[in-house]
Parts: sequence; structure tokens; C-alpha cells
Amino acid sequence: MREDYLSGDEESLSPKDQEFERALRPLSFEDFTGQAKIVENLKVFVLAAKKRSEPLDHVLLHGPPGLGKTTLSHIIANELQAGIKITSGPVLDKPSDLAGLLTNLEEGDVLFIDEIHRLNPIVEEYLYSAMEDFRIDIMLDSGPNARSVQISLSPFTLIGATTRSGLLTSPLRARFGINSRLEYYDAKLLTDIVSRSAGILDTPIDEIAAFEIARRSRGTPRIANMLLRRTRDFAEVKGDGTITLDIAKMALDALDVDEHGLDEMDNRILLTIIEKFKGGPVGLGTIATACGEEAETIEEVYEPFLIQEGYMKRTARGRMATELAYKHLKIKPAQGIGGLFDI
Ligand SMILES: Nc1ncnc2c1ncn2[C@@H]1O[C@H](COP(=O)(O)OP(=O)(O)OP(=O)(O)O)[C@@H](O)[C@H]1O
Ligand SMILES: [Mg+2]
Repeated sequence: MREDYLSGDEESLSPKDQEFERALRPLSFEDFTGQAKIVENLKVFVLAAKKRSEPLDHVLLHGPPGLGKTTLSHIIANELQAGIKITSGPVLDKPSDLAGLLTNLEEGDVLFIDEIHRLNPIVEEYLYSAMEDFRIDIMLDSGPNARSVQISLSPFTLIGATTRSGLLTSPLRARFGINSRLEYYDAKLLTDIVSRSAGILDTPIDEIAAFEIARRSRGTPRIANMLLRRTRDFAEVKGDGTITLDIAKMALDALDVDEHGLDEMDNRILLTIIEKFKGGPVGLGTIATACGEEAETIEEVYEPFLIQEGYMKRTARGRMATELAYKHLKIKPAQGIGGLFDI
């Protein structure tokens, strides 16, 4: 279940979930909690661009799923009072798809390309001149009649979002004037997000219950909102509608979110490294096969959080479980490994 809302794929969400996401999505910088430095900078750049009546520099937003890349892109367009056209890397199959979108942009509009690391390389080449000089050269006809026509574009802002900035080519990356990495949220910020969302949903929630949901949300607003929603179901069925600490704990346990906010797959990954590979180092592909999960998903979704929280390490020879992982799973390191840690 967790994977459904970890993947940002709107299409993978049920219509009810989509409606829910839309209702809770902040629409202005003021509503957007956290990522303070990024937001402060963006506010300045947006204001400056508006003052000069120029389009905002191209923006690259990267970081793990569910931290607010799509949300921020919409906010930037709103704050610029500009139109936004939305597409994604895999959808732009041919240069003509891109050309169609670009020629329809009005001055100052935002073009949002999600999953920009998955652009077809040929399409990407066309994007370079569009980003740099606001023009594209299109080939008309082929064979002896082939000729290239230059089309001028209205100055626009490209916002690219990616969970895998490491996969971007350097020429593409170099063309973004603003490059921001979103970080996981701390429990305090997520408590504010949960409280705000509960307010929008008209669900009474105790502050301490909001904190409990927040601290078990893997540092991720999308997860915090989804856990809030499921918890609200428990409050309505098992309680009087108010989310109390007891209700929150009951719901989170029922959803297999452990005391530290790690979910079933997080724990399976750690357990696999420890039990099957003596704590590592072990390669990502091997872990993936043993866990029955895609290597890409582990690298993009699970691993960043496990590393940030100190459960896992990346070394030149592969992934290793840390002392904290052993403690968390209440496993004593085997002889020879135990010397590494002081448990
Ligand atoms: N800073 C925030 N304050 C309040 N809510 C937020 C914030 N960031 C994200 N959210 C909520 O979390 C949900 C997920 O955010 P969003 O879709 O922008 O993530 P994303 O980074 O684009 O994820 P993905 O990489 O999966 O596309 C949004 O619907 C929004 O309601
Ligand atoms: Mg997104």
C-alpha cells in the first residue's frame, strides 16, 4: 500500500486520492511549509523577474518523491501570475511533441517537465536552444528537400522536476539557472502540515496525535497526508471522529508503520542486508532481487531515507547496515561483525 502513495504518479492514484491531493496542495509560498531556504530564494527570484518583466530563470527541483516538487512548480507559476503547461519526460517522445508545446507557450509561461531525467536524448537536444535562446530549429521534409526552419519562441520558464538528478546530462543541468534540492522534513514541520491538512478536512486532531503521525511519516508530506487520511477513518469508525493519540497509534500500527516511521519495505531491506548478507557490503541489485523490489525504487525511494536516518551506509563496495539498524531490528551482530559496533 505504501508504494501507491510513495510514487508520485497521479495516474496511479484513485480518483478519490487525487481529489484529496488537490484539496491539500498548497497554492502559494505562504501555504508551503518548510524548505525555508529554497522558498526564500525563490520568492526573491520571482519578485525580481516580475519587476524586470522578464521570465524567471529555468528552475530544476530535485529530491525524493513526495517532498513538494510538483507543488512548488505550481506555486511558482501562481506567484508569477503565469500560465503553466505540464508534461513529463517519457511523454515527450518526438521533437515535434516538444515543438508543439513550446510554440503554444505565451510570454512568461511556465513549462513544467516532470521526470525530466527520462527525456529522450533527441528531444533533449532540441530543448537546449529553446532554453538558451528561445528558439528551435525544426527540420522540414527529409532527403534532398530537407531544410531547417528556425522558430522563435516566447520567452518562458522551464521547471524540471526529478527524483534522480544524478541521471541528468551535464549540458541539461547547466542550463538551469536555479537548482534546488528538496530535503526531508523534520517532525515539527510535518506536524504543522498534518494540522493544516486536518483543518482543511474538518477533522479535529490533538496536537500530540498530529506529532505522532508526523514523526512516523518518513519525513515526507505526501505520506503524512495519507496517514492522516487513514487515521481519520479509524477515528470515525473506532472513536468519535477526533484523532487522539490512541487512535493515531492504533491506526499507524494497523498500517504497519513502525515506531520510527519505517514501513514494511524499509524493514525488509535492512533485514535482508543483515540476515542474508551478514550486514553487507552488498550490491544494490542483489538487495533488490532478494527483496523482490526494483533496484531503481530502492535507490530512489527507500535508500535516501534509510541513509539520512543512519540505518544504512553506501560504501564503494556496496550497501551496509549500520549499528542503528541492528539495534532497530533487535538483532545482535554475528561474531566478527560485533567488534565493529558497541551494542
Ligand atoms: N511543503 C509542503 N507543505 C504542505 N503540503 C505539502 C508540502 N509539500 C508537499 N505537500 C503535499 O504533499 C503532496 C505531494 O507533494 P508533490 O506532489 O509536490 O511531491 P513531488 O515532490 O512532486 O513528488 P514526486 O517526486 O513523487 O512527483 C502534495 O499533494 C501536497 O499536498
Ligand atoms: Mg511530482
